[in-house]
Amino acid sequence: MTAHSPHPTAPLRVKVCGTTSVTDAVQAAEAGADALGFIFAPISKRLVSVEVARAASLSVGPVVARVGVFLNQGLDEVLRTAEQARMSTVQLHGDLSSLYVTEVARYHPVLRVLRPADLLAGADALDVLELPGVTLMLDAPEPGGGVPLDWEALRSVFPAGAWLAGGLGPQNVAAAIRALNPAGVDAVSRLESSAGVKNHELVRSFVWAARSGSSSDGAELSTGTRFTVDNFRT
Ligand SMILES: O=C(O)c1ccccc1NCC(=O)[C@H](O)[C@H](O)COP(=O)(O)O
Repeated sequence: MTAHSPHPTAPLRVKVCGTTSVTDAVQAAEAGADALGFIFAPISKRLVSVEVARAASLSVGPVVARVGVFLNQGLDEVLRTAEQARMSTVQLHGDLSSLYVTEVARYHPVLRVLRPADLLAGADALDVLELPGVTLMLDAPEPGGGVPLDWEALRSVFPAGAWLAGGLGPQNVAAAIRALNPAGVDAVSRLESSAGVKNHELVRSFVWAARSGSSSDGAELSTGTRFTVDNFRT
């Protein structure tokens, strides 16, 4: 479904979203996160300023991806904010035209967030996934809501190379990976002590559980092929 040809042995990518401080950014990077999300959608409880996001972005070294998260915001605002905050990737939520996504993808790798209903209905929004540099992230209808998707219902339609979000945390991420074999996983609500404030222990546990395929229930991750796309700029 994506234009990329994922390498079968590429490792799972782990994104920790809703970063609101330099401390949380550095801690998540040290815990082994591949990508940090910075939410610039004004409705979010995890809204971060450009200044803090920029300082955090510059503090995590040359490899960790910094993902600017936007919801139905103007194109100029998205591109300007991503540039000023030194984001390496842009994550797009909302009802957006193909033209809009195409335009953002001219400047940044894009995580295009869609809902299960879009996937199951074969919505027009899926067209942009053919563009180079655009990767699907499947998420719950309410982003940042902490509600898991019905993984079993998605098994037959979840595309190779797609990322998974929605209510993931240390307890359930291994089971989600077993069910759908995503290229990347992303979480926020279940990694916080309060909205916008990371619980560092939960962040460490989440990264560990995703990488090891184990959770506190002792379940093991199967060693089957995992597909991914690796289109982050640093
Ligand atoms: O988290 C938010 O507050 C948010 C608000 C508006 C747009 C996007 C938002 N979050 C985007 C993310 O990438 C979250 O990590 C993703 O939706 C999963 O959230 P959760 O179910 O809480 O783990």
